Amino acid sequence: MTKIQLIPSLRQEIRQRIRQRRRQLTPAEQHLCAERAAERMLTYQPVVDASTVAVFLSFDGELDTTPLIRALWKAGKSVYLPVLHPFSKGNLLFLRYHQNSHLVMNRLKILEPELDVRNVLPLDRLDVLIAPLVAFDEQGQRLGMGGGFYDRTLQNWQQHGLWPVGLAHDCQHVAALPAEQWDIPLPAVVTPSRIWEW
Ligand SMILES: Nc1nc2c(c(=O)[nH]1)N(C=O)[C@@H](CNc1ccc(C(=O)N[C@@H](CCC(=O)O)C(=O)O)cc1)CN2
Ligand SMILES: Nc1ncnc2c1ncn2[C@@H]1O[C@H](COP(=O)(O)OP(=O)(O)OP(=O)(O)O)[C@@H](O)[C@H]1O
Repeated sequence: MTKIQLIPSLRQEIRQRIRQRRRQLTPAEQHLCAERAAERMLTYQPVVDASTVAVFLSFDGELDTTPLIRALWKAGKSVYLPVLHPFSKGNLLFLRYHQNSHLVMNRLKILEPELDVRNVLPLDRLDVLIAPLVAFDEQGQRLGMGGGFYDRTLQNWQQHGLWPVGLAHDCQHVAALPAEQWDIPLPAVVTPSRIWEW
């Protein structure tokens, strides 16, 4: 019983600390990091080979994906964004994102494309999923915002033939995260300064 209560609180503490750390980056640092990470992501082989790539729209000090999305469009990739599933709680849908897509604010205060089933891409047809995260560790374990959205999406990712890669600031790296049984480790994380691979 004690373990059930202690582990989540440690995860919560790490979440708060790292979220604060990334929010403290200056606009100039954020700008430079975003450019460098976009350049690096475009050289990452699974992305070079991909036709369909899911990204996310940044908030809360996350690495700004604006330059990355522009670069993906320019390279001719189809770009998708996560949308909170309207009925299936804790699940995400991935919708096509064009230059002129209509965006709406969701209940978690993140912009997402307006739901239109014609724009939904099944996971089986997604080549690369660029995942947001709050913290990642030496082994590729990932800690997110706490909704379990990406843990659910990444369940059995190998069977979908999709390749996940985290995107984060260098300051989001920690030595070790307390893992839960549902946590799905990432095979790679791109930061402004390097590509981590496991
Ligand atoms: N950019 C981005 N998009 C994403 C994610 C993410 O981590 N980053 N997600 C990754 O899973 C999903 C959203 N997950 C989230 C989970 C919890 C909270 C959250 O607790 N937000 C507020 C409180 C909510 C409120 O104001 O009602 C907070 O900042 O504390 C936000 C997003 C899907 N889209
Ligand atoms: N595959 C799953 N199936 C059902 N519930 C899950 C699954 N993965 C996670 N959950 C539930 O989601 C909740 C949040 O999980 P966790 O704190 O690990 O999220 P996170 O990794 O921080 O968030 P996210 O993946 O959205 O970025 C937990 O209570 C967990 O029970």
